[in-house]
Amino acid sequence: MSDVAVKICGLTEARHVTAAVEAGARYIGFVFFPKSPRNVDVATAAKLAADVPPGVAKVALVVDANDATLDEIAARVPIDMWQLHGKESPERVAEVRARFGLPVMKAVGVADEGDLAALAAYARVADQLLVDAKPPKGAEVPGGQGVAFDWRLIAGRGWAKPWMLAGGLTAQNVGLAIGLTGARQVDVSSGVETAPGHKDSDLIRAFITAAQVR
Ligand SMILES: O=C(O)c1ccccc1N[C@@H]1O[C@H](COP(=O)(O)O)[C@@H](O)[C@H]1O
Repeated sequence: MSDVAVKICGLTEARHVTAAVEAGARYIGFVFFPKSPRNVDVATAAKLAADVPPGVAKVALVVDANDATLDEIAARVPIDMWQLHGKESPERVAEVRARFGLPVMKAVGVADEGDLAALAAYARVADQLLVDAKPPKGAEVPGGQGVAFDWRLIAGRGWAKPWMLAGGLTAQNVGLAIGLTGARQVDVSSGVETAPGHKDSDLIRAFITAAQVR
């Protein structure tokens, strides 16, 4: 059993939060982005968060959100971390960190070697990095698309901050992805769904087992 930490993102139902927690997820993600099929309102997220025990981090995923939106989430949902998944600048990352005193994970899309410089830049200001695939051109939702990138691009690389691998991961490929990249943390959304926004408890359990037992 390896100690790879798993984040299950885009949860919208209590039974799936329970399945993820019981299977050993270390992070639970709630998506606050109306265009996503996984969007939750603050009242729903607050209820779901109540089922998450201490020791499992509750992550609020937002996309280029303004202060008013962040203030409302932080006031009503007991979150432990922000996931900034839009085009937030390093300055905005620092601002969000300072405003709430919560750790910030910045998502960076990777498609080729040229995208790696951004990871080093964000590592100076974020608490964690999320190394994700770039969304398809013209996509309205910049993540959760089940798209993977060429993991060989980051093989043997490291950054000054802890990082998580994301993008198109499934129970079938997560072992290979971890083996190639050396990731110690992985994040999944569509790979544990039967259709966009429809999580499946068996798929959640299978993913966590596959990530941890290699
Ligand atoms: O999940 C979403 O709907 C979402 C919306 C907006 C930005 C990011 C989103 N999800 C994140 O995307 C990556 C990869 O997801 P997948 O496993 O390929 O479906 C992951 O970090 C999710 O947290």
